[in-house]
This record gives sequence, C-alpha cells and structure tokens, in this order.
Amino acid sequence: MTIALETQNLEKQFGGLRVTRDLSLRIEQGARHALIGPNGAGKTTVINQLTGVLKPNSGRILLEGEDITDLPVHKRVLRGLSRTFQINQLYPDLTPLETIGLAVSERLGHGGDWWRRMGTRSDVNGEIADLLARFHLLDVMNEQTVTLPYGKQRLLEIAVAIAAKPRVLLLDEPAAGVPESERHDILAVVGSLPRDVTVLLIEHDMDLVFSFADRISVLVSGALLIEGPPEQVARDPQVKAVYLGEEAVNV
Ligand SMILES: Nc1ncnc2c1ncn2[C@@H]1O[C@H](COP(=O)(O)OP(=O)(O)OP(=O)(O)O)[C@@H](O)[C@H]1O
Repeated sequence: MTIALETQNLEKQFGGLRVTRDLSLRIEQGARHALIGPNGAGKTTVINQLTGVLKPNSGRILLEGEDITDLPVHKRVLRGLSRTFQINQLYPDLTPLETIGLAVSERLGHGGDWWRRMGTRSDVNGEIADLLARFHLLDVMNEQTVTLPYGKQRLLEIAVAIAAKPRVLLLDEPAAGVPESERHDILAVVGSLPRDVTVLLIEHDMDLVFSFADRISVLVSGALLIEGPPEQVARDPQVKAVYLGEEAVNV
C-alpha cells in the first residue's frame, strides 16, 4: 500500500482553541477519500494546513513520503498537491477555452504567452480539448465564464486544478451552491479521473460522499473519530450520534 498524503500527529490551535487534535491521516495512492464531520469540526483548517495556507503548531505532513510541513503553498503545488476552493476564483471575462489554455500554459512555463502559440502545439491543443470534453465544457467553451451556469463554473474550477497535473487533488466542497440535479454530475466527473490522481474530498452532502468515496475519515472537534470504508462508517453508532439532528447517514 502506497501512501500519497499523510499527517502525523497534526496539531493546530487558534488562541486557546485546539482546532486540530493529534490528527494522523493516511490517504492511499489512488484513493477517493472523503473527510467529513459536523460544522466547525475543523475540516477546512486541515485542508489549509495540507496546502500550506496555515502552519500547524506541531506534527508533520508528508506528500509521497517527503516532509512538506514547512514548504510554502506554491512549492507544494509544484510537488503535485493541488486544490480547488469553496469560492469561485475564476476570471469572469475569460472563456473556458481561454481559462484552461492559460492553466495548461502556466504548467508548461509559457505563462500568458499561450495565445501566440495556440495552433502551433498540437499536444497542448489536444490536452485543452481533452479537458474541455472530460469536464463537459465543450458546448460552452467560447462563452464568458461569468455567464455560465454555476455547475459549469465549478466544473471549470476542477478542470483548472487538473490542468496543473496534480498527483493529489484536494476538493473543498466542489458541489456547494450547485443545484441538486447537477451535483452528482460533478462528482461523477471527478470520480472518473485516472487513478493516478488521489482525491481528498470535503463535502457536506452525505449522499455525494457515500456515492463517491471508497474511504471516509470522520473528524469531530478536530480529532479523528473513525476512518474506514463507507459501509463501516455509515453503521458506526458514534458517527450516527454525531450526525443526529444534522443529516441522516444513509448508504
Ligand atoms: N482563523 C481562525 N481564527 C480563529 N478560529 C478559527 C479560525 N479558522 C477557523 N476557526 C475555528 O476553528 C474551528 C474549525 O473551523 P473549520 O472552518 O476548520 O471547520 P469546518 O469543519 O471546515 O467547518 P464547516 O463545515 O462549517 O465549514 C471553528 O470553531 C472555527 O470557528
């Protein structure tokens, strides 16, 4: 078993509040792993430490066995750890074609020069076309992002993250704000990514979590309550108790 991403005894405090408590997580290579927990459990704080936005008070973070605890955000991205955000961070006036073109071009080190090179690199064009198709964006590829339905914008965000060719992708509520009917579509696209991309998902919608994840970690008050396959987590009495009054855990 190869571990893609790991935390060892992670601790984070805000003032006197322990928001991450002695947290040891192991995300297997190729996993579709979900991190769930009630509101305020500390999920986003964990993601922020994994990406380097927040520094833990103690403990270690390992990416493919290498200690990245002290690396800044951009160096983690270069090592293959990417994320999407809860809030849209797309360029509203660009089209999906331009946005993905830029993202691929950034990765290849061409920066904003890709417009000039468009049409001259068939491999780059092929990759852009593949991303547009895979993320169901071909039909809107020439429309301004700001005019797209919210679900398409969220798909574009994930496509941009994938354009960086991450080995580990962190998804923070990718379906938040998306109409019920389109949510499964988004997770289905993520689920069908090649298995060389390991995915760690934070999601409130239990229906989505249980249809997507092959492994679930439950966080309560910053500490790990249980980790296991969906069937085991769903029937755990402590998990049921935690979610009582929030949302029913149904597989
Ligand atoms: N910068 C901060 N300063 C002080 N307290 C913070 C800060 N960020 C988060 N917290 C607190 O840490 C706790 C965990 O917050 P966090 O956002 O990580 O939880 P979460 O599980 O992601 O919540 P939600 O599901 O509601 O998004 C909360 O009590 C929150 O108020």
